[in-house]
Amino acid sequence: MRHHTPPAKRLQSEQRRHIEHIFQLGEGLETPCLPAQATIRRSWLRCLNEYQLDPTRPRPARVVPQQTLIEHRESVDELLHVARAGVDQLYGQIAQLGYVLLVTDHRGITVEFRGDPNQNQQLRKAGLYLGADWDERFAGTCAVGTCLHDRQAIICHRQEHFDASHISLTCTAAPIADPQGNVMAVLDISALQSPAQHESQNFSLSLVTLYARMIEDAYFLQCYRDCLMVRLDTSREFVHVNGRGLIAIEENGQVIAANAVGRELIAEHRHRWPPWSANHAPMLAELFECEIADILSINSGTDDQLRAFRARASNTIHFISLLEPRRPRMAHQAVTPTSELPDPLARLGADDPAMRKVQKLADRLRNEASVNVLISGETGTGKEVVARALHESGNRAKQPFIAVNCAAIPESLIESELFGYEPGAFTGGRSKGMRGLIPQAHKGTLFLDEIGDMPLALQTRLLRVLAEREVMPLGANTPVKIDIRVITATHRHIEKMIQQGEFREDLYYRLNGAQLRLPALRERADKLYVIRRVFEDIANERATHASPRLRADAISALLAYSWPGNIRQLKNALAFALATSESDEITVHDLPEQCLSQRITRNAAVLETNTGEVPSGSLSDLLKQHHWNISAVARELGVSRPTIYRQMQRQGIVPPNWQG
Ligand SMILES: Nc1ncnc2c1ncn2[C@@H]1O[C@H](COP(=O)(O)OP(=O)(O)OP(=O)(O)O)[C@@H](O)[C@H]1O
Repeated sequence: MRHHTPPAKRLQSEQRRHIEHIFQLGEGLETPCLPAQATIRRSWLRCLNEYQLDPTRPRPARVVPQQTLIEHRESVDELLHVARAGVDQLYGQIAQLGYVLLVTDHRGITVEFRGDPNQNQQLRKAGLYLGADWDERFAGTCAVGTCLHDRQAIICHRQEHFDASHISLTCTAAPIADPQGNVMAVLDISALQSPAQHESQNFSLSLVTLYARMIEDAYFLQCYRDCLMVRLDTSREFVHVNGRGLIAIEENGQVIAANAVGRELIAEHRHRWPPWSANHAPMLAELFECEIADILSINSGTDDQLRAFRARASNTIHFISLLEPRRPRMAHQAVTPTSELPDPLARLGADDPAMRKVQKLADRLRNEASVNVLISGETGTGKEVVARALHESGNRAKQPFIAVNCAAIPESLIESELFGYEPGAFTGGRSKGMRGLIPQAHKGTLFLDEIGDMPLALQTRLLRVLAEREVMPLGANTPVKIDIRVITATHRHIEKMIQQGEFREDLYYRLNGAQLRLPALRERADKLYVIRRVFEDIANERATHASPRLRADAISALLAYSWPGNIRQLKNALAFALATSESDEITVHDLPEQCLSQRITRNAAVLETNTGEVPSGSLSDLLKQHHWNISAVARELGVSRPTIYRQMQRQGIVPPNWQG
C-alpha cells in the first residue's frame, strides 16, 4: 500500500530543502539544485549578505496601511490613469489561467491589483494584493523586488523566491520607465500555483514585457502630446501601427525626450561619437542622415506619410512618421472637442461612434422643423439635453422650448395642461382659464418626454394636433393655430407597446420622422469626456471661486463603473463628491459608495438597464430601506423621481402614509 504525504507536510519539507539550498549558495557550494539564473543567485546573496535576511524565518506578506497606500498611489497617479486600459486588457488575457496582476510603484508597494475576488483571502495571505510590499529588502528575492533592483524583466518561479513562504508562487515582472529612463513602476503577473517547469513561464515574460512597453509608451505620448514627435521602426508596415521608437523634438529638430527604443538609438550615437555628444541633446539630423525639413514635411510631402532615413550610428534604415503636436489648450477649451458642429451639438460628445451619428443627424435636422424627431435611449442618457441642443442649434433657438414630462403629469390633468382651457371649462380650473403647453410652444419647440406614458385617448388627440397643426383648448369653440417643432423621447420599446395595443401605430410613425438613438454611458468611447464635461458643469454652477480637480484615482473608478442610471447618475455622484469633499481634489474616497465596483452588480441587478424597470422585490426593499424617501431611492438608482413613481404605480407599491 502506498502512503501519500499530506500537502502541509510536503510543503514543510520542501521549505526545509529550499532553506538548505540558500545556505549552500551562501557557502559557495555548487549543487544541481541551485537556481540557474544568475540574477536570482545574485539576489539570494544580496538577501543573505547585504539585507541580512534570515532564510530560516519566513515572513508573512506585509500589506501597508490604507493611508500609506494612498500616498504611494498618488506618486504614480498619472501613470495609473494612462495604464488602466492596458492593465485591464492584460488581465483579461490571463485571468482564465489563474493569474493575478499587480502594478507596484518604484518602491515595490502594490498600487494596482486585479484578481479573482473569490480568492481574496488566499491572495492577500500570499501578498498578491493591493498594498503588499514586494521590496527585495523586505520580501527577499521576488519578481517585483529583483526586477526593481536589476531594472530588467524577470521570472521568479517557485523555489527561485528567497523566502520559503513564497515557494509555491510563480511571478513574472517587467519594469515601466519614465521618459528619462528611471523605473517608475513594475508590472507583474503572478499565480498561486503553476507547473514545476521554469519554461512554462516564458510566455508570461513576453506578455508582461510587451504590456509594460505599451504602458510606458502610452505614458510617454501623454507626457509629450503637446510636442512634435517622430515615430520610427525598422519595418515600413509597422511604423504607423506599432512604431517602436518615439522621439519628441523641438521645431528645430533638437531632441527633447525619447522612449526606450529612442534612447537606445541616442545611446548608440553617443557611443560612436564621444565625448562631444555626451552632454548635449542631439539633433535629429545628427542621429539620421537627413535635414530637419525632410522630417517636418513628411505629412504633406508623402503619400503614405512616412519616409526612410539611415541611422548614422548603426547604418540601419528606419522608417519615420511624424506626429503633429496636439494644439496647445486654453483653459476654457479644456474639455471641448474640436468640431465643425454648432456649439450645442458639439458639446454632446467627443469621440464616440454612436454619439457622432446622433450629432451629425441632429446637425442635418436642426433647421428642418417639419421632421418630427424621436429620441430613444435608456433613462438618464441625456435625451432632454439632446432635444435642447437640437432646439438651440436651429433657427428657432430664440423661441420657446417647452418640455413636458408625460409621466410626471397625472393622467387627469394631461389634457388640460397640454391644450389649455377656457374660463369655466371645468370645476377646479383657474377662473381666467389657462394657455396650454402646446400653444406656449408656438413658433418654438415642444418636447414630449416619456411619450410612451401618454394615455391612449390623448394619443388620438395629439395625432390630430400634429395633422391639423391646431389645438382646441377645453371649453373653446374655435381652434388655435400652432406652428411647433415636435421632439419626443422615450426609454421604452414603443414597437412592443404597439404590438400590445398600448401605443397608436399611426402616431408612432408620425412622431418618428427621424430617430436619434443615444448610447448608454457604459458603452460610450468618450466616457472620459462626459465625466469631465459633467464635472466642469457642476463645478461652474457652484458659487465658490475654487477650481476643483478630479484626481486620477477617482476618474479611474468612474470609468470602471457601469452607470445603470447613465449621465444623471454620474451627475448625482459628482455633485455628491463636490458637496461633501473637504478639499478641492476629488479622490476615489469622495465618491458615493455605490460607484465603487463592489456595488456594481447590486445596482445593475436592481435596475434592469435596458428598460429602467426595477424588479418589484428590490424596489420595495429599497424604499423601505430609505424610509419611503423617493428622492433618496431615485438618487441611489440614478434615475428620476417620476421613474420611481411610475415603477411604484406599475408594481402596485403604495407607501404606508398613502394607505387608507
Ligand atoms: N452631454 C451632457 N453633458 C452634461 N450633462 C448632461 C449631458 N447629457 C445629460 N446630462 C445631464 O444628465 C441628466 C439627465 O439628462 P436628461 O434629463 O436629458 O436625460 P433623459 O435621457 O431625458 O432622462 P429620462 O429618460 O429619465 O427622462 C441631466 O441632469 C443632464 O443635465
